[in-house]
Amino acid sequence: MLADIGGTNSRFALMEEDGRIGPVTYARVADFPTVRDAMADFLARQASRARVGTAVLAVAGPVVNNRCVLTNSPWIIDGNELRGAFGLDAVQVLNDFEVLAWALPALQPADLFPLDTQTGAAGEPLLVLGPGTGFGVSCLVERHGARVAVITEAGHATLPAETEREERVIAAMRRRMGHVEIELGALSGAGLQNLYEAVAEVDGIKAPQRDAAAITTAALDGSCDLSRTVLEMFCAILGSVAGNLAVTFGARGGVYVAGGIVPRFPKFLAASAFRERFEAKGRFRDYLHPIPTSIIVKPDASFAGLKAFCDHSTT
Ligand SMILES: Nc1ncnc2c1ncn2[C@@H]1O[C@H](COP(=O)(O)OP(=O)(O)OP(=O)(O)O)[C@@H](O)[C@H]1O
Repeated sequence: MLADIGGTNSRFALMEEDGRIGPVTYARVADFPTVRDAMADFLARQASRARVGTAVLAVAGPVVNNRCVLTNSPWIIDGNELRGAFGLDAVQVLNDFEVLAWALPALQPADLFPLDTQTGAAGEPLLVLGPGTGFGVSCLVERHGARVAVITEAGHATLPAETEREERVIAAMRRRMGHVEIELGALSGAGLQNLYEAVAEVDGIKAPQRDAAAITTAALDGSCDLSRTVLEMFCAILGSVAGNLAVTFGARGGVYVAGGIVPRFPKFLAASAFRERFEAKGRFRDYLHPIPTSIIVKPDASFAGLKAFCDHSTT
């Protein structure tokens, strides 16, 4: 059994012995008190009488000793407890972006929405980052015959400001929340909402309350100038953060934007300041310029990563 468990959405599927992955079943995290309930519900619905031997779960949070307290949900994923509860041979708990990084080499052009015409240096690190309920980051590195996906909590690093206006917006957030991290300050569903409220405060606008979905909808249909300004700032900040992470990891192979939010507005991101801000690293512009950036538009790309990880672990 394979699963991808985020703060809002969870997805389950079975993988056959021959590597074929069955249909993905979706469950809202809020609809089940525990992961055990969601997993039991999924398994009970399977027509296949084949015994499930092992489970590999990609989860949105830091994994310690095969266990994860999800960052943005009350679920606790404990691999050993689930193994006992379902009588499985093994349960492995992995970070969700670590798993997405494993999917990167197998992605095809149809799985991607390119944001430029660059091609990337062969054999160099591949970076994946993505705003969803949280902000995940991982980098797939191949060196001396070994392949590893670096596990990070980069979403909780400090949100950078690139302009005086962003400095004022971040200062407004800092007064409310103290440390302003990348995730809650901008690059997640909750972050987009916080950004909207902070820009309204800085601009002295009495704005209606909107969640992330309402902000992007109002930005895209042109019904709210503030939402549009905020979504433009979100894209610009995403570019700066992606550029920061690209130089941090030396990700000359390519940078991939994942998560549930950005695939909802690929053309808006392409037309935004994203790419200019990605490259705007002063004397390191020439280093960033050849690095390709794209959006992963393949639904449930994490399952390709889970499969790649399983294939790698059994070779
Ligand atoms: N139309 C929309 N525009 C922008 N954000 C949206 C939209 N619809 C939903 N969201 C936000 O997307 C987030 C869910 O993203 P995603 O589907 O990647 O969830 P997830 O896998 O549970 O997240 P994570 O893995 O980061 O915990 C929520 O914060 C929600 O507010």
